[in-house]
Amino acid sequence: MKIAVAQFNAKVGDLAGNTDQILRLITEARAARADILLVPELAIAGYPPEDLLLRPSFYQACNEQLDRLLDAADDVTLIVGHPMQLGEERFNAVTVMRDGNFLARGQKMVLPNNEVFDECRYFTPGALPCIYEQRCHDGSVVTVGVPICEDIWHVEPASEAAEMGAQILLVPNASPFHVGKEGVRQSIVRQRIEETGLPIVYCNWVGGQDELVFDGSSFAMNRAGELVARLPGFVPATAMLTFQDGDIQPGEIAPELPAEAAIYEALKLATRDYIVKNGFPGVIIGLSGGIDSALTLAIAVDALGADQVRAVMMPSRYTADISLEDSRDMVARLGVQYDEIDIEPMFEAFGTALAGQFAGLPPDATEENLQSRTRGVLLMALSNKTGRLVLTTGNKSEMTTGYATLYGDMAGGYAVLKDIAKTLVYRLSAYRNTVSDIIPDRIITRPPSAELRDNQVDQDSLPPYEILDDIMARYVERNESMADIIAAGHTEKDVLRVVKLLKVNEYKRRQAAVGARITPRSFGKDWRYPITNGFFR
Ligand SMILES: Nc1ncnc2c1ncn2[C@@H]1O[C@H](COP(=O)(O)OP(=O)(O)OC[C@H]2O[C@@H]([n+]3cccc(C(=O)O)c3)[C@H](O)[C@@H]2O)[C@@H](O)[C@H]1O
Ligand SMILES: Nc1ncnc2c1ncn2[C@@H]1O[C@H](COP(=O)(O)OP(=O)(O)OP(=O)(O)O)[C@@H](O)[C@H]1O
Ligand SMILES: NC(=O)CC[C@H](N)C(=O)O
Repeated sequence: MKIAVAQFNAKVGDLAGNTDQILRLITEARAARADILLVPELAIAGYPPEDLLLRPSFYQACNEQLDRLLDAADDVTLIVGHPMQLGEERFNAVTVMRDGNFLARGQKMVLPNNEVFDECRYFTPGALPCIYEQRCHDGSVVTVGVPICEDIWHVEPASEAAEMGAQILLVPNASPFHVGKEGVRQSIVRQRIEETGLPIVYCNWVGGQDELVFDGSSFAMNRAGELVARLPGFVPATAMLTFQDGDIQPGEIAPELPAEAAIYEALKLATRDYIVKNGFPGVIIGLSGGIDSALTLAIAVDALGADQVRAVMMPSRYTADISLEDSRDMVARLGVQYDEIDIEPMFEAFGTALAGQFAGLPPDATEENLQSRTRGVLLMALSNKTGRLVLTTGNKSEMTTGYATLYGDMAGGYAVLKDIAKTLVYRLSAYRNTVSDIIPDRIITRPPSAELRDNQVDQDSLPPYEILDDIMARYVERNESMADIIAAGHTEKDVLRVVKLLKVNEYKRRQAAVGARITPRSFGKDWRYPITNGFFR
């Protein structure tokens, strides 16, 4: 039995476009004499369709595409996922079809409702796993089980499929990336193999969908739990696997990327897909001579090409000469369009306009924010005029502590580094320079500064980033309490400060642009804290 496993890049809600892609994959699979084409979870709809799933017309439109596929799947069995409505109930379903016939249908039995998933909001769980008999070109007949994604994270669906006679499990998935996720998936699948003795093929999405990034990295494990095939991460790809003598035969194993390279690829893919799938002609970045905007620029150019990226340096009286020099140096290395717009006249005009109201009051963050907001106004004007989207540059450490100006540097459409702690910003910049030297060294080595007043450095306002980031990771990503974090060796002063800043800045995160998720807990769908909140521990 030959199985074509296709990780492709869909667009949520583009039902006809996604089906066109599946039709192309059917043609390729048929030409390669595959018996089966396996595509990811909810392949017609894309994942996650969110509240589109509450619209009855969405199901009708998915059914229309299912009919197109039914007409096309000759001489190859298509296993395709789609949402399905039966009376008042909705299911996350899979249909098996060939030569104009529906061979089988199944419904996801275990609905994920944690992290970024909320399938219980939409679906009713299915009662039994999908099983069918595959008649192959070589005359063999194989009983195939089709659990759907979360199903294989639990014992029952796979065990029940085995009890019902399945000889192999083919699993459509929509499993978003975070650092370390691939190892988790493989160990879960290995556990199911140990329990059932069945080989498993795991087919995952590739592509960016708002804050989620799907890495692909589809794979197969044999009955011994050995990895026998792996598709590459972050690119669409198809593998042809052979099931023979009761097991999956060894195929190609694409190498896994080291952590920094994988995160960099995830950010590139997420950024590119957000811009391209939403139809923007390019992006605009405020370039400051600091490391966040430098890394954002590097990712944007790698994702979209230099001709789609425009950088704008907007100096003020506090901008150091080296900030201008390094910005000019970096854009020259990359070949992107670059402009300088002096914000001093606008900043002065605001000062004059507010002079009466501010008389007798000392300068404070107000004046800092006015600079940041002036830049935001200019970037948004350029966005309106050119149609290009503004990329924001704030990182996770800043998002944790509210170290950013609302309607200032937070103004923009996509936050590339939103889930990247500052210490990781440095590691990713160093990694990118090992590929080719595009970020000037001084940008990496100078102390970080917002340059919103004289001689300002971030560490005037925040604990050192090594400390801040560790406290953030423990509290945000691992749910540790303040007491746990102090017991782990941090000072009470630092812990109180970071957690207090985190708490009082919830309102800022609610108003922030969406951005790629690469950790087990980002400030996106998986962070739903109250703004008005009396809990502090
Ligand atoms: N609970 C709540 N719900 C809704 N709105 C709330 C609120 N609490 C305050 N606000 C509003 O938010 C305002 C305060 O927020 P905001 O105006 O942003 O100002 P704020 O947070 O006071 O200051 C921004 C800080 O970020 C620093 N910064 C700015 C730009 C770039 C960087 C960098 O290095 O990346 C750092 C800057 O130096 C300054 O220390 C209040 O005046 C109020 O209007
Ligand atoms: N002089 C400037 N010209 C253009 N954009 C700027 C300038 N200063 C700040 N910005 C924009 O505002 C963002 C926040 O910048 P700021 O320098 O205040 O903080 P940062 O966190 O140190 O960022 P970076 O490391 O990029 O400097 C920058 O990343 C950049 O997009
Ligand atoms: N779509 C799903 O069912 C995904 C759930 C699963 N726990 C994962 O992250 O891979």
